[in-house]
Amino acid sequence: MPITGDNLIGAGARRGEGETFRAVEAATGNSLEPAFAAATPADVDRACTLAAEALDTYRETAPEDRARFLEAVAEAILAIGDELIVRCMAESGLPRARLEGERGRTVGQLRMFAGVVRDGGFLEARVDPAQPERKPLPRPDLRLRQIAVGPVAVFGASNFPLAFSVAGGDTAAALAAGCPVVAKAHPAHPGTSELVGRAVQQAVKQCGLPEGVFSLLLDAGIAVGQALVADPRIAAVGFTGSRRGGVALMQTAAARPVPIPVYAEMSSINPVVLLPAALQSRGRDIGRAFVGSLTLGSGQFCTNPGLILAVEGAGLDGFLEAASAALAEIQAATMLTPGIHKAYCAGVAALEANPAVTTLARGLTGGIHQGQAALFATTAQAFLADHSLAEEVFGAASLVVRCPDLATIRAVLERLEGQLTAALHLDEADFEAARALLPVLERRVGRILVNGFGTGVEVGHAMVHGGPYPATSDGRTTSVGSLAIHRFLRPVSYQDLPDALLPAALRDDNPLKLWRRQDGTIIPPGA
Ligand SMILES: NC(=O)C1=CN([C@@H]2O[C@H](COP(=O)(O)OP(=O)(O)OC[C@H]3O[C@@H](n4cnc5c(N)ncnc54)[C@H](OP(=O)(O)O)[C@@H]3O)[C@@H](O)[C@H]2O)C=CC1
Ligand SMILES: O=C(O)CCC(=O)C(=O)O
Repeated sequence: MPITGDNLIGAGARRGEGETFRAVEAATGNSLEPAFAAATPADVDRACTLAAEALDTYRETAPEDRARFLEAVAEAILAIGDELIVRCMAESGLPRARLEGERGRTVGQLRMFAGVVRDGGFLEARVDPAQPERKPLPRPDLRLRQIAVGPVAVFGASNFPLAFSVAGGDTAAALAAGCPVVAKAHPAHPGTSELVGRAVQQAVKQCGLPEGVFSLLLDAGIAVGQALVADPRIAAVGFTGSRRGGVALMQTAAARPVPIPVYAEMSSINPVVLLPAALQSRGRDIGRAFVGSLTLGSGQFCTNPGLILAVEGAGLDGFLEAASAALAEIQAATMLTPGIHKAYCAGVAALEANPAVTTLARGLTGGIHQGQAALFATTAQAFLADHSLAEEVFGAASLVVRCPDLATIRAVLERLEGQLTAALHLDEADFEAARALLPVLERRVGRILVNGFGTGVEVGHAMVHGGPYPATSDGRTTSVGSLAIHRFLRPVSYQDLPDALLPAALRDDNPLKLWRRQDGTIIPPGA
């Protein structure tokens, strides 16, 4: 499939008349062909107009048709073949095996949402039948279902160019909910974005859907993204990236005459608590496993273990020795963009220059755009006194906080901002200590895990990839897993509508064969 550098607006491909830019080969910094041309305000307007026109038809597609469309997107992505992987490797610097795995996750995600749509449970159909004889007042017939919120703007993430990008989790959840999507390509992987965008476009056509169900806009700066979030037709936003970018979009969305929700996944340092018995019995093993998680993908995971909390002692010494030795052997790896590499180097330099911080180990040095892993340590007292030590350094850097006792670990956790994940390393003898920390962790994070690390999010029904601010802009939701569909839905009640006017999900004969909540009790179809 040739990459043209065009914006994909509805069924068409339109050369933008904005600034031109080229993708950058992550490993070398060299420009890649072709030139991409940024969308204009007229292009944003056209994409949003088409999305708004598509909404009422698309959101009422039969579940089977919508599920088949999601599966067709997955098939079309796979059909691009190796060209997608090769282009994505060049643009992101990520290795083949990682990107092949990420492509699998992307199509798996689309197929999972096809299953969610077929199941119909997301509609949350409820029926409270009329009670005309009720005293003192008769009860009306009330029925409820969830409907699509409207067109959704999706911002692709730089660090997951497939699974969190043009046809990633946000797009899959929004399309599953019945929302048209206008995606903004990340300028770090515009060629990958176009290839995937064309696959979605092709699936829209193949399934006979309105063309406005999907558009893809290009920009090397922020104008297109800002215009998109400000456009009155856009009803919600999905974003993964920096805190600065996420907050800017939240402000734009909140300042609109009609404010809309922004679901932004932003910064997280993902505390890892090493409890005493586990440290004592297997601190060295945990140290080696920690370095594996820390340096995965050059540390460019929002779930990266950036903060280690442990009580001082021989167990912690063993952990640090093993972790430092393992980290010192880690090859430097190409980072996603020169800008992300520069930000990583600045974050590491700030830690190195902090008098309260000790450098425990550095990985091997590398080429110009390669991140060199780093492990630092500080005391709980210094950590609590200096807020900058709790800021995310995006890349393979982590900070160990030496604590005098478990109460201090708790105090540090209480002071942290919202996080995506927290991990506890524990043995049975640590259960009591863990039990005391769980309420704090539940208040601070979206996912609590034991004897593991948060990198590598499972796509499933019980996953929460979210957390209190600033991990995300709205901790009540998730960006991974089937629950994500609820971000793009809104409940509507229908009071005393004749059966013929009700949506299929709520009709007396239950043609969609849904499990429905009747007078508060969940009833299977046909009961
Ligand atoms: N926690 C996490 O999961 C991640 C964190 N990051 C952090 O973000 C830093 C930069 O990485 P990057 O991927 O470029 O993330 P950014 O947040 O800078 O950009 C993400 C997307 O949002 C757009 N954007 C950013 N700011 C605005 C704005 N004010 N208005 C409208 N659109 C905006 C960008 O457009 P454009 O690029 O065209 O300006 C891009 O498409 C990293 O160094 C890291 O610290 C990055 C990836 C993931
Ligand atoms: O760890 C993962 O699999 C996902 C991480 C993530 O969401 C991110 O880095 O943006």
